[in-house]
Amino acid sequence: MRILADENIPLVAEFFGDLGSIQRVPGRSLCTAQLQDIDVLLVRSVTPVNQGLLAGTPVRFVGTCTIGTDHLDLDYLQQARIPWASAPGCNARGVVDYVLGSLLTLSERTGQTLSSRTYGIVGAGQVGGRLAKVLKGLGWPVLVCDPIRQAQEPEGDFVSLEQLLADCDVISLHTPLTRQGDHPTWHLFDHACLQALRPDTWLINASRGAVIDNAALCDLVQHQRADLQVVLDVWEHEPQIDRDLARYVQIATPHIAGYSLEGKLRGTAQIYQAFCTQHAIASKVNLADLIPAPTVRCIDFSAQVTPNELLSTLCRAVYDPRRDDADFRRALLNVDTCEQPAHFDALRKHYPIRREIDGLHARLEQEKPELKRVLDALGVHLCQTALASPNH
Ligand SMILES: NC(=O)c1ccc[n+]([C@@H]2O[C@H](COP(=O)([O-])OP(=O)(O)OC[C@H]3O[C@@H](n4cnc5c(N)ncnc54)[C@H](O)[C@@H]3O)[C@@H](O)[C@H]2O)c1
Ligand SMILES: O=C(O)[C@H](O)[C@H](O)COP(=O)(O)O
Repeated sequence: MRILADENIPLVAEFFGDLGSIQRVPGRSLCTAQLQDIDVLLVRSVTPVNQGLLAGTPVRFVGTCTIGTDHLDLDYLQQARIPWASAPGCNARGVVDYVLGSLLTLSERTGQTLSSRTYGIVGAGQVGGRLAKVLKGLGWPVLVCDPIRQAQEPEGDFVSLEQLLADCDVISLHTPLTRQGDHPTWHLFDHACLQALRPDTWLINASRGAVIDNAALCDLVQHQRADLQVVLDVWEHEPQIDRDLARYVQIATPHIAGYSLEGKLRGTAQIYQAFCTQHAIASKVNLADLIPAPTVRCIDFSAQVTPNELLSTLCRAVYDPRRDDADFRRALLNVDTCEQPAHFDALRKHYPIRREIDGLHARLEQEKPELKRVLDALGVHLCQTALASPNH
């Protein structure tokens, strides 16, 4: 079996090495000529997989080590009877950590307390669903808009987009990018929708760039709505970015929200499992044997710690978007437009190792219900023994 894989997919040799020969190539420039003798194609989100790429090639399995599938022409794959797989949920926790880190940053910069805001989540799947659970666990008001799930679960607690826009002052987008169907998301946040945002809204997009009309957003934040605080991890025409928009955005990052180490490795593992299932092969490689032991720290907290301080310390210990924002601005805002795509991709290729919050442990000098609530909401383990109080 001949396997061609994007060079940025980790652990390909470890998972697929026994199944065939492996070639690694840059995913962005992958072309038909490279697929002439390839059976299995493994990609990330930067490779459009469609008839133009695959027609006339022997490819008979496509795996994308990502959650998103908008780069795959699924109709074509079905019509050409080419089995495919994606990696649902693989990096969802990383995106939740990204949103939490961004919220803390905006709170610090604006002086707005997080508990005083109402949160709106658009798209309640693997990412949005987990985010909603964390935010509700922290005791904060959360509204969820997901018309597709709403139709499937009429008893569920969902609101319309109009209500979400009217009631929420933090909005986080977690839909796939779709252009067809009853609820397409391409430019879901268009000029009219953006105009309807409440004063001082925080708008976060870590889904796909084109879910927001970037030109409309740029126009709005430059000319009318300086009150908005915007966090963008994804850009409508990435790897080309709109520099004017980036300058008005409070946190700008190069599509790395889901780039936790665990998220990337899970992506490969899930595609390997899907491939084995599809080919009736017993899977022999386990992610648990390959994933590095977490560099997890146990953080000690004094009896005086407040829930907000606990939350802030734990979230910052996992992920601080200010570093990625600074790297983004340094690398992208002062270079020639034609050089931007290469710099954008380089930031992603050389992304530093980031571990997920699941690995964090906390030790409290004194167990209090309001502190336990924060730990439970974040999924941080409390070390079994509370610290001995210095007075005992
Ligand atoms: N920035 C990153 O690094 C990163 C990482 C992971 C995923 N993503 C993106 O985030 C998206 C969501 O990820 P997920 O794992 O939660 O996907 P998911 O498929 O589990 O959930 C998506 C949810 O969006 C809902 N939805 C679809 N159309 C909608 C609409 N018009 N309005 C409201 N809700 C709608 C669906 O019903 C579903 O519940 C992915 O498709 C991917 O494009 C980005
Ligand atoms: O959909 C996803 O899983 C993410 O957007 C993905 O992690 C993006 O990273 P890429 O595939 O572009 O490396």
